[in-house]
Amino acid sequence: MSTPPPAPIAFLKGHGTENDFVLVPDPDNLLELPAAAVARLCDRRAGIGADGLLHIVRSSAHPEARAMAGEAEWFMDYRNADGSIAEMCGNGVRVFARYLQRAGHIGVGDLAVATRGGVKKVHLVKGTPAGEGDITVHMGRAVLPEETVTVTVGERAWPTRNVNMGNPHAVAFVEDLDHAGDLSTEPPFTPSAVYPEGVNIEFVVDRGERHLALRVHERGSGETRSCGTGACAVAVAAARRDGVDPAVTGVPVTYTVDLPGGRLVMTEHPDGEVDMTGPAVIVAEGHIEPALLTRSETNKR
Ligand SMILES: N[C@@H](CCC[C@H](N)C(=O)O)C(=O)O
Repeated sequence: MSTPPPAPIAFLKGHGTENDFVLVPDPDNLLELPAAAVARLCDRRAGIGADGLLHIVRSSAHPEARAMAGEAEWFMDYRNADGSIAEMCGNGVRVFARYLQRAGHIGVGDLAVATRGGVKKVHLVKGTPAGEGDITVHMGRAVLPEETVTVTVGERAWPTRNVNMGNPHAVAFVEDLDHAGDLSTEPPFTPSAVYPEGVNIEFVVDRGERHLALRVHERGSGETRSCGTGACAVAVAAARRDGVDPAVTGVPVTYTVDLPGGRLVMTEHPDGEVDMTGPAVIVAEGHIEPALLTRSETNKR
């Protein structure tokens, strides 16, 4: 009797301001998802294609999230397109919540999601399960480390303001977004020892009062069309630059940030909490051939 072939694995595809993700629901954490398998799934030619992968697991079933299970039923096990692990993904959390709503695990209202960057509270307004209605994520407090780095593109160099939103960001205010050049590879930064594991780098211009635009190189994914934690980092950096740090003024401040893939709105409160609001859409669902997760051979020459 021959062994039946392994069952296909369900996936969905979604995006938040065109930061796109493969979603893999695996409530009991039964799937093996090594970095190479994630990179194959995120490959835009040989796989499904995405900036990152959202492995959707019950917190109680994942060793990195078990301690948060009392607070948050679901864990966002986030991976970058190259298979590396990241602590947080702002656009990913909204898409993750949209999936839970679509799958009937939650309704409208508030939800807590466990991430490697801590538990994030998410607020869903009434909308369609596929994607209407913005989602607000309480992203927590930014940490602003003392050290800065200098980012270089060609002849130009900018000192950055470093902001940690659970994951690391280096924010450079520039005159023109074209000055960021080709962001498919990480622009060099010094001293490199500040970020031995790499950093997300945002290039930012002003568009008006409390209105910014950015391009981003994401650690582990290259240039993406949006980065939620990046937009939060940029809003926090701009509030210090503009002298409207809410911890000092006692007044919340809101920045609108335009990204190549859409718009996000961030409010920082006097207690340091940052809220991010934006869309989240599910666009497709299907099945992964199990061989894609285990295949090791390549016919590339
Ligand atoms: N696109 C994300 C950030 C994903 C993680 C990042 N590349 C990292 O390695 O820290 C977002 O929307 O925040």
